[in-house]
Amino acid sequence: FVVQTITGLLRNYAAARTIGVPIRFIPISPLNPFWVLVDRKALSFLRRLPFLRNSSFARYNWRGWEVADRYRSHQEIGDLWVLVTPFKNWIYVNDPEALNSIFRRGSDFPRPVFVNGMFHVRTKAALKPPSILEVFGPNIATATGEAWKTQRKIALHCFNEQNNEIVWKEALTLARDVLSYWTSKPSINTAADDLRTLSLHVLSRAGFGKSFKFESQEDHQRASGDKATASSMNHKKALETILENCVLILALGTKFIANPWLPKKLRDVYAAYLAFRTYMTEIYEEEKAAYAAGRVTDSNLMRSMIRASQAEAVGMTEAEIYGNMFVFNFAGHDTVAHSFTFSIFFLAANPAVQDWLAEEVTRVFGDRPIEAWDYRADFPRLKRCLAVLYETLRLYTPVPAIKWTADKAVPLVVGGKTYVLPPDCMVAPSYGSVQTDPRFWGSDSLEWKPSRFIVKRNGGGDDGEDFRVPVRGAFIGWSDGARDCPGRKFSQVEFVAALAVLFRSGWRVEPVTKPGETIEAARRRVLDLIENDSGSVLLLQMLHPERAPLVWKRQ
Ligand code: HEM
Repeated sequence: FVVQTITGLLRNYAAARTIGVPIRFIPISPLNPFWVLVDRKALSFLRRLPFLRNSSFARYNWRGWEVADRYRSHQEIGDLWVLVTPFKNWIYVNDPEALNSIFRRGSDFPRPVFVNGMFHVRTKAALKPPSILEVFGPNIATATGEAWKTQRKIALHCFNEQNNEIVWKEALTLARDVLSYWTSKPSINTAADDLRTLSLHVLSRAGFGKSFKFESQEDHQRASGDKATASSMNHKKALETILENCVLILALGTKFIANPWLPKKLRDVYAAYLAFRTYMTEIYEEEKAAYAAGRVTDSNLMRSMIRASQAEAVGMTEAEIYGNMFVFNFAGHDTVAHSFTFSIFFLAANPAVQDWLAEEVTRVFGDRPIEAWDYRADFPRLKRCLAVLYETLRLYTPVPAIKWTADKAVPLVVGGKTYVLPPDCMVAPSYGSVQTDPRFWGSDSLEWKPSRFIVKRNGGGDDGEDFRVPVRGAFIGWSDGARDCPGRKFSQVEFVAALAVLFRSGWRVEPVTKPGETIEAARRRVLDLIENDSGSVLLLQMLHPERAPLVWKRQ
């Protein structure tokens, strides 16, 4: 291990030097799965040693340092620098034009598909993704080359306006139920779980055409005592179980969880896997028959994907359709839920922003009942609601968009100078930095301030306000270019619809104060919780939102 580390560092240092930019070293690869498990704890101890306190090891050798560091390293070192590690070189870029170029040049900077969330697997042939992400079949997130192109084309066709309309309607209904549950309680410490349920149920409706009524955590726990088998489990429970246990399935693989001697929880997950696969097969056969008979069906993602695959000369295979449905659910579940949780806590700490938001919701909907809210007419007018999502993603992007130089050296212009990046380097656009750099966001760049995304207009429009589109490359919350997030609009519609419902009828959210604590101090405590108790699990998230219970009060 030691020999491998030293030779790796020397090899990578030699490559890094050819770029001609500042270099920092860390002795343990950020892709080392064992280190990932202990890094924070180990470093909190090691930082006490005087000779390590100010070292690159203490500063950069833990998962999530980018978020804590924000733009500071770039300010100190420059817009381009290299972190040499024993496995790969990580090139950090903080120049919007250069970032834009990286995202546009998909073949020069492909996605390193061998990195998947926290399951960083080092494969011999680096290009081959770990098959565990393909639990239900090959998919857009792990595919490369022609296979990816075909899947991507069909996927984009499915994330269409008809589907967004479904997302809108479902999010409105679910958010109304969530609000009525939250406002029936003297305080809630389940906001994150409830928002996860909301996101999961929207996916179920827009993905598969199945609506579920919102269930609080109490209802959920009551229901989960029942014994599950593949034949007794309905698709609702199966989908819930799978999405809630994605990480477990990815980590252990379906072959392993098929073992009958495993604990009940794992047997239930396997039963869910079987039930869900059977369910997808049924829809597949049904939709194929509907297509052949010329019958029009619902525009949910699964049905659209089957239809598009039938219509295209080169469509997706059955396995690819199942694989993609799984990945859409996987990619669209916690991303939205975590962003929503951050937003609700930011709002609880910022009452003025809630008033500002409610003003827009009242202006757009007046007294119209939720049933009359119209996606096509109303969604584009909810710019402040959208600004809340952008502002949250700016500071707390759940997924970093990491690229790679693969097998060739590639030129990159940064600040007017051309650098040649060696092969096999990770190119981390350092989302924590470009999205907070005061040069692009002003001196208050570290503050959560959604109004920065709104620009006043002279005349025109119903409200004299426009959404301020960020400088290209300075905001990469949904990534950009060929391999950006196909669920961008889906997530925007879901978030905006739900947020509008929460603030439509005079309700405001605030932290529950502790004995002797003022409300101002409680708000500061919430901001502190966001800043100091967030971290990367699979995605970047608030680690213990339940530690700050919230209360909804009518104004
Ligand atoms: C706030 C919510 C969301 C955020 C911040 C987000 C962010 C991202 C980012 C940054 C990527 C690129 C990752 C990379 O380059 O490695 C990505 C890819 C992807 N996202 Fe999202 N996403 C969100 C919601 C969704 C939703 C709702 C869906 C589907 C329903 C979805 C489906 C996907 C898929 C399938 C990919 C892979 C695309 C490809 O490889 O071509 N995302 N997302």
